[in-house]
Amino acid sequence: MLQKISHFMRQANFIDGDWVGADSGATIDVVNPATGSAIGTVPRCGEAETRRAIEAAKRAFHSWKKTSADHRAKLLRKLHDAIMDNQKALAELLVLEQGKSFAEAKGEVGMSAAYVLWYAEEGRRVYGDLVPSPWADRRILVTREPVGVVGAVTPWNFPSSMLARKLGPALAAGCTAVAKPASQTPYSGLAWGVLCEEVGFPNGVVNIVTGSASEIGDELCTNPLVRKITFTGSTEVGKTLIRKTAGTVKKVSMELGGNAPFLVFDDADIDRAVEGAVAAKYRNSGQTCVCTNRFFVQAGIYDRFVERLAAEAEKLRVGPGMDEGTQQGPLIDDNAVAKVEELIGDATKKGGKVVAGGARHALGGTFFQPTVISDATPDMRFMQEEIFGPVAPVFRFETEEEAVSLANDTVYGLACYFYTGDLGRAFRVMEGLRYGLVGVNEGIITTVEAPFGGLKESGLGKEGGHQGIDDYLDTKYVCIGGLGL
Ligand SMILES: NC(=O)C1=CN([C@@H]2O[C@H](COP(=O)(O)OP(=O)(O)OC[C@H]3O[C@@H](n4cnc5c(N)ncnc54)[C@H](OP(=O)(O)O)[C@@H]3O)[C@@H](O)[C@H]2O)C=CC1
Ligand SMILES: O=C(O)[C@H](O)CS(=O)(=O)O
Repeated sequence: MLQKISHFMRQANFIDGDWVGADSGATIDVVNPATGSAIGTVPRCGEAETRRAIEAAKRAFHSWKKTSADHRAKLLRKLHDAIMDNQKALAELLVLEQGKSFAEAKGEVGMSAAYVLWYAEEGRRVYGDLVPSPWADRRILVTREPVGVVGAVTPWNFPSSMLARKLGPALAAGCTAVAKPASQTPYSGLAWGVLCEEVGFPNGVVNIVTGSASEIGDELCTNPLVRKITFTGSTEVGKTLIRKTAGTVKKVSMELGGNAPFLVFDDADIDRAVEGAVAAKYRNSGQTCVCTNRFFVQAGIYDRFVERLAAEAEKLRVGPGMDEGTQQGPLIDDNAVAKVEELIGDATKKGGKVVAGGARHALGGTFFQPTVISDATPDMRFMQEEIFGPVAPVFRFETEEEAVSLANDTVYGLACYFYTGDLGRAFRVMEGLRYGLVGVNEGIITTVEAPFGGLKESGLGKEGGHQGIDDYLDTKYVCIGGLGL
């Protein structure tokens, strides 16, 4: 049934099928990044509420794990349909709290539904093995079982789809969950509580708590009833969670920070490269972990590429997400703007030239001009630091070896992109780059069918693809004797 945004905007937490406030009554203000005005509040929950949510998830797990994969798939398909029926209202809620353009918000909600549908089916293909036994009188089985209660922590930049690619496989596998959305964008996460309740998931299967990140996080990481933590966010916080889960040896999936290189070789199709560059850089105003952080362009095509990219950047429509035609919304907050300004200042001090944008937008607030900086050099901070904003530094290179070496010179290893018309070069570079995701002549590559996840300090585990459900399953070996065979 079609609902309005107010139906999904819950100022309460969803625990064991009930909508509740914090024990203390404390709340957190939620702000519209496009205007700086308050949208509403959510409960400031902590350790005690989180513990109750974990205990509810544990109780629910005993029966949820016994449902058939087909039964779980039917519920997940109903959830998919409910999301798509309400795509407009859910996208409006996403724009309100996160600021992205309505077009991108609709895309994110659609991606959320796609993850749910994908895992509805993947859950029905969790196969085991009947292994040829080395003993004539025994039989060997290998089964895969849901890990149990899952703790999920998600970021503000994709508050719906990041939750979808955790809850989708978790529920399909037979796990139950306690999810903590980012405090800056809690409503899209709480909307999952509304949807799951209305679709008919049993009480306690899905719980959504908001509040003190450290208190909720500590309880999720240390409570022995939680058997897995799945996190999307900064590498710094990811390392904290890995340390804290060590005490109870939980499974962890980590989707962390990135520092994506984008290589353009002299033999590239420049029109295609510029189109891919704009998409890979300015999506969500540059606030994605797979956004290009460093452009490396070969000397023969450098000047033309910089000129074309600058021209395209200056065409981008900056404005509030619900305004017709908006392509670039505001940054999430003042800290994000300050970081971007710091990195631009560092680059210009070291010889970088601003050839497009470079300053706060005339709209004020946290709106920022899509920016291009030429003559970037490896001593500049954004060579190693994630920008997480609409700034495109363009470095020059001479040889293929130099480009691959520069691209790999980072602790991160999430996404990378390169453009070439030479098939041999494509294989050499694809095999030389140390990244989990590679776009060859493509700037937007995320899809539910493919495993998303980084190497090195960009994370552990995969989300999406058939791989994405593996981390929610334990493998059990069974040896059966006494059969009188
Ligand atoms: N690899 C990937 O797929 C993605 C990676 N990222 C990365 O995330 C960063 C930006 O997102 P951002 O939300 O700022 O990242 P943060 O890591 O700051 O926050 C992510 C989530 O972690 C929570 N959190 C913060 N501290 C703790 C803690 N001590 N214990 C438990 N939870 C905690 C936050 O809660 P609260 O909001 O209450 O502080 C939020 O829900 C960038 O580095 C980006 O690259 C983002 C998206 C995708
Ligand atoms: O949060 C992110 O940055 C997402 O992982 C990017 S994507 O999955 O939408 O490409």
